[in-house]
Amino acid sequence: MNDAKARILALRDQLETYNEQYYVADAPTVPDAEYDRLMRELVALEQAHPELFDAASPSQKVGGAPVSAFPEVRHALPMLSLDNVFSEEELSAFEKRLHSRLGSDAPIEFCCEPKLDGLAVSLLYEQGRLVQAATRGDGSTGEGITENVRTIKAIPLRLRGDDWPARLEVRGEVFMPSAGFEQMNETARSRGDKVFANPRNAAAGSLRQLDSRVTAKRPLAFYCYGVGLVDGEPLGECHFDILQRLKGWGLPVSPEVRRMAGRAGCEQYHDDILNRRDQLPYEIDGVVYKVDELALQERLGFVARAPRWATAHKFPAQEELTRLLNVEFQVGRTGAITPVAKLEPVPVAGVVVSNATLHNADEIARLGVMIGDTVIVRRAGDVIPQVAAVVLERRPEDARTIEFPARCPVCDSDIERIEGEAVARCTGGLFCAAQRKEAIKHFSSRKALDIEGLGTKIIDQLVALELVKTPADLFRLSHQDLVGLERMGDKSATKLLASLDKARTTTLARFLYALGIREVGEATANNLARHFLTLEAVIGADIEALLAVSDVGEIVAKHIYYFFRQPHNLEVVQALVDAREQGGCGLHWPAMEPVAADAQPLAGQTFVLTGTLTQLSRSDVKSALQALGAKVAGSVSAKTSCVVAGEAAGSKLVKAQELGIDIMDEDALLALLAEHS
Ligand SMILES: NC(=O)c1ccc[n+]([C@@H]2O[C@H](COP(=O)([O-])OP(=O)(O)OC[C@H]3O[C@@H](n4cnc5c(N)ncnc54)[C@H](O)[C@@H]3O)[C@@H](O)[C@H]2O)c1
Ligand SMILES: [Zn+2]
Repeated sequence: MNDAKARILALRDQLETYNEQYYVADAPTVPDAEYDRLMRELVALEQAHPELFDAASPSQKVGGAPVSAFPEVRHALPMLSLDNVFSEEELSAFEKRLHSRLGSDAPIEFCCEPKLDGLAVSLLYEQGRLVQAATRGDGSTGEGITENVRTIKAIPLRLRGDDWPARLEVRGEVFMPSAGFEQMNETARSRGDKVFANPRNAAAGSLRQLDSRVTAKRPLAFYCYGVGLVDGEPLGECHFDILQRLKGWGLPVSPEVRRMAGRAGCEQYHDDILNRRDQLPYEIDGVVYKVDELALQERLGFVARAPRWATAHKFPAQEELTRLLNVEFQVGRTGAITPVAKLEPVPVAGVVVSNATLHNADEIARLGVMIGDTVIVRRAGDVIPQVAAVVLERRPEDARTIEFPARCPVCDSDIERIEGEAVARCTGGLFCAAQRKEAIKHFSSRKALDIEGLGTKIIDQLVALELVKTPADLFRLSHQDLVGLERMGDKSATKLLASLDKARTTTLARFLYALGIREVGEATANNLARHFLTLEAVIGADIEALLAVSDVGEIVAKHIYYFFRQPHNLEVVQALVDAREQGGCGLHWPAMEPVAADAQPLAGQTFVLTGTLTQLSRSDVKSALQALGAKVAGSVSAKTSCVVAGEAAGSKLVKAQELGIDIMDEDALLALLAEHS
């Protein structure tokens, strides 16, 4: 057997396997670009060796065999594929072939359409009603998926008007718009369910469901791009006009369809759509040019798997194969640790990609990816490139497991991953260089230390010039440091120093809030201060002690606990509160008195707030009740002492009535608060 023959047989075999995975299982293992390369190689070899022709070669066939779970539907006219061109030269050759077959150089009009990336369906309307829907299948026999298609809102069950033929077969593409796809995957990811690799697979997988209730929940859309068998008179003389008639009957047609003249017109259309590719609400893998006049289409005819009168002009692929060289861990501005794939550079959709996100540890586990693997990288729209899948059959022997670090690569603090949360985070918020800017902005914000005159632009400069690395450095700034900054005159520098000085006198609650511990908002900071009275006590508290504070749950307790276990955070806190004579920043606050029992008249009681309060904000009421020793809970139970029902109170009020719990309106609440003030 010679080399060419061996290669042809190997390619046919390989492509057959890929077809099965793609068309039958809706689960391709290689990107389309790889499939297309192999197919082109096969076609070229078969052309060079006509003696090896085989009608059963994948190059001669359409799609894949229909699955027996669905009823068979025979297509009255075969549903074919499309030939494709990848460059201007190939487009020019396509036009030349048309001219020579038609025996004329007269310019040809084309109907230009986006090439939607979904799957082809045939819709049969009888007397204007949808009676049958089928997939393309192998081109001559498809799968009956009528019930599923009925759930797609874009597809009319009845046609508008009355001038439609008694029997009309419409063809078009079912696809999943990008937003719906991203959202569906996001939900699946958060539940640990299966994630689809791309919108095409998602559309195919959703449509070929045995239970149409599943299909109904999927965000599928549809555009039609042609007709099959039609009773009676043809619907028009040109393809473009036929699409307009379909539109008139309520069938969706892409608003991007245009009639253009000659190759130049096609190129113009191609460039325009390619420029806008990322802004379109759905994915396309190219554009399609169809000879517009039906009489010319008929003269041109078909080859085995595609019409001669149309071609797809493919766009640069959005998925490519490359190798995962390494994984680095990036620390975001709020401490989130993101694994970033370092890839062998590869062009994807027109841009060389060498980094891609791996999201988080769950995603790495879901992909089962290892360093050294061949992976499919996907770059679509404005979304950052992602590793979509691993080509397991190409895993090298020396592939390495990806180790998630235990310490922050930037500041060496512990990495914390709270149960039930996908994201791992650096706990060195006060010190970590990656989180510096955010930490300082939060520290100086109004509800924290309220440092007037320290705006975002100034913080950016202070951080960039490394004048400030932690909040403690703010208090070490000199007049000279400040006047060197952009937009900072002598006067504003003096003012800023004065407001820094003023900020030295604060409260324990504000100070705790200013530290920027995850999920410790104003209310929690208040509760911590009131409960522990001193900073030392908060720092020393273990998880159990923290859980005793009102409104502090397991997760918040852990965030606080880990925060104060990081030596670097503690260094900064210490520097902030050390006396100035000892080189510290000298932050201080009035000592807190333990609240006497009689100052807590509501101790031991649990309140629930429901409905709209008109005179006080919910958070003010909450703080006021807490100050009197009450707990404020989110739901009504037998343990609830009293429900405060504002306007339009709903189910919580009903429940309180059922349980016979005391109910108080807003006026009564105000009276209660006034009594104890
Ligand atoms: N990754 C894999 O393993 C794998 C396997 C098989 C096929 N594939 C991909 O599928 C392609 C071949 O599939 P194909 O035979 O469906 O051909 P195709 O997708 O290249 O073109 C034909 C199809 O385009 C669609 N289409 C979208 N817009 C259209 C429009 N305006 N007018 C007409 N048709 C339109 C129709 O569904 C039609 O059936 C390959 O090029 C490859 O990219 C990939
Ligand atoms: Zn860090």
